[in-house]
Amino acid sequence: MEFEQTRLTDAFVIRPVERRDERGFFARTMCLDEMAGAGIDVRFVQQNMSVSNRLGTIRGMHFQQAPFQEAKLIRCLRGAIVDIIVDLRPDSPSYMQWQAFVLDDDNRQGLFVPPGFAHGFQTLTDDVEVTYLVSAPYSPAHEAGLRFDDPALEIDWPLPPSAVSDKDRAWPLLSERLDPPLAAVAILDAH
Ligand SMILES: Cc1cn([C@H]2C[C@H](O)[C@@H](COP(=O)(O)OP(=O)(O)O[C@H]3O[C@@H](C)C(=O)[C@@H](O)[C@H]3O)O2)c(=O)[nH]c1=O
Repeated sequence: MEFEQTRLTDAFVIRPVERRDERGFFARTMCLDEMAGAGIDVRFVQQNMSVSNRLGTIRGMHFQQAPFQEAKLIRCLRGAIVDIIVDLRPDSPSYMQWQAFVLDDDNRQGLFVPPGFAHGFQTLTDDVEVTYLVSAPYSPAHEAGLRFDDPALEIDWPLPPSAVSDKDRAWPLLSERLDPPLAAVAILDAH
């Protein structure tokens, strides 16, 4: 696996190293030892998949509050997505910055997102399958989110949104929280 540090502290693009022969190829997509070698200390507890039918679908921006903050390792197995992450850690050099990554069934790359980030994606094709490992169990009481169209974030989604859940349309704007944008501190720690 090859690790490329992103602009956001502690977040990495992970590229599989293909071992090819006449059958095709073999590659690791997650290896705790190799990740530790790259400075990533994580233990995954759950693997999820989602299938999105339509191009333009947005899921996000999601995170879990303490003590259920979670790291994620995301891959797109069918179709293509633009994956967006936002660093919500107040002590991070990249606090409140976001970055976009194209993950698809051609580049096969993974994105490692540390705890304390919000995460979401938009599908760039119909019929998209995404899979991701997470490091904390799902806790509905600790679910939280940022609005995908929050003007304080100015996320540059590539397509008009074609499908968004009611839950994701209802997250409060940063300007509606107590002390924006530093309210992200409270967002992460509240529970
Ligand atoms: C995340 C999750 C959801 N669910 C349930 C809740 C709900 O009934 C149904 C669909 O959940 P959601 O609408 O939250 O699904 P979705 O919008 O796809 O949520 C996911 O979005 C991406 C961007 C992420 O980063 C993930 O961590 C996760 O939050 O599945 C579980 O049972 N277990 C889980 O681990």
